[in-house]
Amino acid sequence: MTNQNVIVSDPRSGLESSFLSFSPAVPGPLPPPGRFIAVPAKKSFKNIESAAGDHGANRITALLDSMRASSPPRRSSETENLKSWIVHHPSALDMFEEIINASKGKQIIMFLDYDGTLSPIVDDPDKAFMTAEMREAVRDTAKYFPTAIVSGRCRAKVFNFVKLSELYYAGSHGMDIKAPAKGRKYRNGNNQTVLCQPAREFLPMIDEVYKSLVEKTKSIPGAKVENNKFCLSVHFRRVEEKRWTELAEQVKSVTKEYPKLRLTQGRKVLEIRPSIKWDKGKALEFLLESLGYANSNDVLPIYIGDDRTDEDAFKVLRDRG
Ligand SMILES: O=P(O)(O)OC[C@H]1O[C@H](O[C@H]2O[C@H](CO)[C@@H](O)[C@H](O)[C@H]2O)[C@H](O)[C@@H](O)[C@@H]1O
Repeated sequence: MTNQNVIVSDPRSGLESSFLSFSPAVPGPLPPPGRFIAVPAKKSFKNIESAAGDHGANRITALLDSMRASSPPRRSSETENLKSWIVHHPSALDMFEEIINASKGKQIIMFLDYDGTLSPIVDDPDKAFMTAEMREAVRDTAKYFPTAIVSGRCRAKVFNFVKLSELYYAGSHGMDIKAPAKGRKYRNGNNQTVLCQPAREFLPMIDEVYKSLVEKTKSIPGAKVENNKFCLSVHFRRVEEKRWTELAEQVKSVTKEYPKLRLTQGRKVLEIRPSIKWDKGKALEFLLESLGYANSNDVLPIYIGDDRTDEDAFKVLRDRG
């Protein structure tokens, strides 16, 4: 496939691992590394969410701290923390029976993040391919349950990776939602395919900021700006750490001109998006409503994701009980 690095899960950071939000986690035997049930309760990752216009030195420092926090060094003294983390976040695979029991009489709806969940985390965002085996698993899932991919990437790009027309796609962190092109089974009443684009008015602004960021950051080796249509990603995975301050300053120097945009952070990526109240959690709520399950108890939504942005969806599920 590719010969680039595949980044291995590290549950301690909360950023290089995958979580399955399902139900209150019951401490069980230590699971093998992989995906975990996350109880999206008290401890939430610190989110660098600010008006993009706040350009002070404190903000740059906070931003840098957060960039560093997305890649904590491995220390053997952390082994105990890791064990205790795993006890409180047991593997979903160890609770399969509980999941089956909880789903009895309910319509399961699957929500899947893409990067780090369906595909491995790799150095080059353009090469984050999913395996044929994973594609088959998703295809099988969609045969039985309405299934949505909820990604920070633009919808077209994530579709090109997944290539399954029977799914819902919510690209740009949920700001671009489309129903399955194939079949009418799960479409909404109006039979529309593009269901929701709450940030349309921001398109010209996002394009402008994209061009400025490409120009500004071109002097930093490894920096990559990705246009995700309704939002932007500035990748620093391949940037030397000693140049992160410079990169953060460059990003801030552009975004300070756009108070209607905000800055968030994912795995070795700064994300610029419209300051509207819309995120992966809102997308999940929108899709449940479109499918006729807004306030229903007859539904079991399952969301699998690995990143800070997925926590918005975990919170919605927690709040639904
Ligand atoms: O919501 P997601 O589907 O998880 O998308 C979040 C971001 O994923 C991609 O970046 C991440 O994956 C890359 C490929 O493995 C990796 O190189 C990068 O460091 C990660 O942050 C994507 O490129 C971004 O645009 C998405 O926002």
